[in-house]
Amino acid sequence: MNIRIGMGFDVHELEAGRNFYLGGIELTDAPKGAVGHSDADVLIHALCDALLGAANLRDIGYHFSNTDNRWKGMDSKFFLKEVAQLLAEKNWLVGNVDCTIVLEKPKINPHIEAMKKVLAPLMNVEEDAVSIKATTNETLGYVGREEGVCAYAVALIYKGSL
Ligand SMILES: Nc1ccn([C@@H]2O[C@H](COP(=O)(O)O)[C@@H](O)[C@H]2O)c(=O)n1
Ligand SMILES: C[C@@]1(CO)OP(=O)(O)OP(=O)(O)OC[C@H]1O
Repeated sequence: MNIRIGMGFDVHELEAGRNFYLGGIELTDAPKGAVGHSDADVLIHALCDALLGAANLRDIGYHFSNTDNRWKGMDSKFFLKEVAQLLAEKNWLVGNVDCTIVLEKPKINPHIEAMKKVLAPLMNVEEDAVSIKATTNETLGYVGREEGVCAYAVALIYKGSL
């Protein structure tokens, strides 16, 4: 049996007057949105790095450079689908992923089911294999000051059967 794990982490700055894309959906109840070269979906970026790390395939910026105009404003769901394809080419299947978003506002709990519905098919897994959690940073640091959002992800991948 061939099983690997990987971890991912990403941070994006928050700015008023921007749309906030997170976990493959738009949060329309957010006071600020994330800034990046792409749509700045910090959860998907952390997930991509967890999956790539598990397969020892470098990281998201290695495959999709933030200086490449092709990815400017890109919907990050594209990156996750491509990452899943890179893994599939090496016969890796996704077992499960677990993520934590660190964000003061808005509350993420009401959005989690919608995120899982969007993300699971991009990784060719059931929704039950996608866990998403959230915590505030208790008003401390850049997240606490609502200057940024970050996300952590871990992924288990396997070849053959589990
Ligand atoms: N952006 C967030 C942050 C937190 N939650 C939920 O609230 C719970 C309490 O958060 P604390 O940071 O005070 O521990 C947390 O466990 C989440 O269930 C959220 O939905 N969205
Ligand atoms: C996604 C990419 C590429 O558009 O850019 P950003 O949206 O800036 O995101 P980040 O997580 O900083 O880096 C990864 C980049 O490859």
